[in-house]
Order: sequence, then structure tokens, then C-alpha cells
Amino acid sequence: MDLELDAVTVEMGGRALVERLSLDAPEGRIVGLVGPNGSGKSTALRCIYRAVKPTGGAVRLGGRELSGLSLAESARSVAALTQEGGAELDFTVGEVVALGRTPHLRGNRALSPGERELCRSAMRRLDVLHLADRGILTLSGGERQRVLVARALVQEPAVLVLDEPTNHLDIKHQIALLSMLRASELTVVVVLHDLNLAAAVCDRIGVLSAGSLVASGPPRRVLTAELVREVFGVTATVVPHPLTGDVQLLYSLSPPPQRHREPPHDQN
Ligand SMILES: Nc1ncnc2c1ncn2[C@@H]1O[C@H](COP(=O)(O)OP(=O)(O)OP(=O)(O)O)[C@@H](O)[C@H]1O
Repeated sequence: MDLELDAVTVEMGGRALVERLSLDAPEGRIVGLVGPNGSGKSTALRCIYRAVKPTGGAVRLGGRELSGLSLAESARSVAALTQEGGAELDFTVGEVVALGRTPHLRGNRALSPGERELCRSAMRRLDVLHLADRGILTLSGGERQRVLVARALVQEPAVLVLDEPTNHLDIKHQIALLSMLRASELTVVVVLHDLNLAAAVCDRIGVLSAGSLVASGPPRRVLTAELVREVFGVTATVVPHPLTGDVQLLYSLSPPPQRHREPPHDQN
């Protein structure tokens, strides 16, 4: 299902956190949002999963304004992995994942055998099936993150919204998660801080700076050394990935202060 942000503005306390943001996520595509801390990425995502109501503009899902849909209807269509997490109660992993089916359940209906298999399959895909009986509060940050992605998947959404999903994940699970997104047919909007991962997984990237979209398009067009310098204040060397051709950014640490050099040792 297509998702469209059309001149979305969010004002709070007399300040625009997001200003006239327009961005399309066509069906089945992965759109990345990148930008410095505080540039409005999470706020923009919150408009998509309806935790924040835009003060201007519109979010459209399949051509229909989100604000015109019932909360139940949009909850069936949009799944979100948020920064807030939302797993404070001591449920088991299996129970947390099953909660992803809530928007589809009427009354007190128990999960069908098909839905239970869906939950198991999502846990298997996210490598957390072996944790099914563990309490969610006993998990490591990365294990918990994978459980929450599994919960989002069992919701069978049309649109998946992910706020820094690779947080806490080791490199193997980062690559597994992003590969899974690429293999899925979901429409995905994802906030990523790692520009190289964003270049590898996203069909399009939108760059936010101080609440405004300053660039958008395919990664190789957007992620230039000039943009990275202007938006992030960082010097980067842009090279093609030797195997995939994706844009990759190489960074150098600031040069260390000149150390006092020992005079050459006198051999005599
Ligand atoms: N409820 C709120 N009330 C006031 N200001 C807010 C609120 N939520 C966010 N902000 C401010 O809005 C700006 C954008 O925040 P947001 O969380 O969207 O940024 P972000 O790009 O996701 O940042 P990060 O990369 O640090 O996660 C920040 O300056 C933040 O302090």
C-alpha cells in the first residue's frame, strides 16, 4: 500500500519540529529517513503511526487520509517499532509477539492455529523462538529489539515503520534484519543513523535537517560528500561498495594532537 506524507507540519510549543515534509513511500519500497539528532525523524514517524497528529498537511495510506480512518483500521495497516519500545510489562516473549495480532482480534477470540504458526514463524525469522518462554524484561537489548520486530511482523501490516531498528543489534542481526526487509513486500519507512546501512537497504532516502527535508531520492544521488558535510558537519569519502556498487561513506577521526616525539635513540 502506498504511503504519502504531504506537506506534514508538526508544531509544538510554538516551534516547528517538522516543517512541510513531503515524502512518498510507494508500495513495497523501503524509504529511509536520515538526519542529525533532533532533526525531526521520530516526530515524522509518529505522524505515520498516529502517536502525533500533524498540525498541517496530511498523511495518506493507499490514497486515504489517515485522520479519516478509525484507529482500529490504521492499527491493522501500520505496524511500528518505536524508540519507546512498549514492552514494560513482564510478559513472556511468546505473549509479546502474540500481542501483534491484537488489531485483528474481535472480542476475546483466542489465536487460531494459523495465527500461532504465524507467531512461531516470525520468532524463527528473528531468531528468538528459543526465547519464547522467557520474560521480556530478562532479555538483552538486542534480543528484545528482535522480539519487537517479530511482534510488528505478526501484525501483517501493509506499512512497517521502524525507528532505529538496528539499535542494540550485533552486526549479524543488523544484516539479517535489513535483508529480511529487502526480501519482504512491505512498504517500509525506516529511520537509520548508519548511512552505509541506509545506502544498502533503502530504495530512497529522505534527509531531514532542523525539521525540513533537504534532499530525497536514491541513495547514490543523495549521499554525497557535500551533503554529509553540510547536514552532519562531517567529512566523508564516498566510494562504491566493491561488490554491490552501493554508495559507502568512509570517515576519518579528527587528527590526534601532535605528540611529543622522542629524539632518536643514540646507538653508541
Ligand atoms: N513532545 C515534544 N515536545 C517538545 N519538543 C519535542 C517533543 N518531541 C520532540 N521534541 C523536539 O523535537 C525535535 C525533533 O525530535 P525528534 O525526536 O523527532 O528528532 P530525531 O531526528 O528523531 O532525533 P534523534 O536522532 O536524536 O532520535 C527535538 O529537538 C526534540 O527535542
